[in-house]
Amino acid sequence: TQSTRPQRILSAVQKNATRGDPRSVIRAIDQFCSQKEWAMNVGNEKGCILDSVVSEVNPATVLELGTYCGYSTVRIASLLPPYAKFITLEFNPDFAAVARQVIAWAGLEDKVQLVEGASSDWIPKIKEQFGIKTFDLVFLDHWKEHYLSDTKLMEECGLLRKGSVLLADNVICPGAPDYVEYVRSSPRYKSHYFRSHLEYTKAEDGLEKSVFLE
Ligand SMILES: CCCNc1ncnc2c1ncn2[C@@H]1O[C@H](/C=C/CNC(=O)c2cc(-c3ccc(F)cc3)cc(O)c2O)[C@@H](O)[C@H]1O
Ligand SMILES: [Mg+2]
Repeated sequence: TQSTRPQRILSAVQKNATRGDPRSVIRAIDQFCSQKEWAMNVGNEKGCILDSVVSEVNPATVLELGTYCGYSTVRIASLLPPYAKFITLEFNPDFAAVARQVIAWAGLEDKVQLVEGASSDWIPKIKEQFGIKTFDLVFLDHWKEHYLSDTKLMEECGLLRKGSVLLADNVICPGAPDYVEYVRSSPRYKSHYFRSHLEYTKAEDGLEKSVFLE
């Protein structure tokens, strides 16, 4: 049977990256996706912005919405302090299976908890299931029409505290207009747009960093 794109990405990692070396895993995926097949990883240009925000926040608790193949999961996990708790939510079992193997190849399986399921189902259960009070950092990279509803759900579930940072991919392309309008107009957020390019292309895209104020 035909392989899927995520399976081909995993094969490229297993072929070209060194076990236990997260940077070589990131490089292998970026090389594959720029030379062979485009895929919706955050990519290296926006990935460097992601890295700088993770390093600046130095989070003890992180939530990622939309694991896909685990590219940004590996970038984030490789920068976390040893005590950090990192949960990534992925509701497609095939993508989750690939992501687990990519994360394991990078040697980061002990730093990340990949939870299979939908964000809307899991966000209300995170406090009790994982003993997490609030998130210092949330990376949004799942279905763009769910960015806003999931952000409001996180607010309602008390998962954000004064200073929590939301970092959202794809502000321009594909775009998340209702989310961007919300975080830029709400007095409860201080937002900043990091202009960049769509992964592996010359098209404009960027990340929106929003700090929760209350
Ligand atoms: C209940 C549904 C919402 N909750 C969810 N909970 C858990 N996982 C969820 C999820 N939604 C989606 N996912 C997963 O996130 C991933 C989805 C990501 C969606 N991303 C995009 O559409 C995207 C798309 C582009 C893109 C840009 C230009 C273009 F021409 C074509 C595509 C670029 C990106 O960087 C993107 O992130 C998948 O792995 C999916 O299974
Ligand atoms: Mg994205």
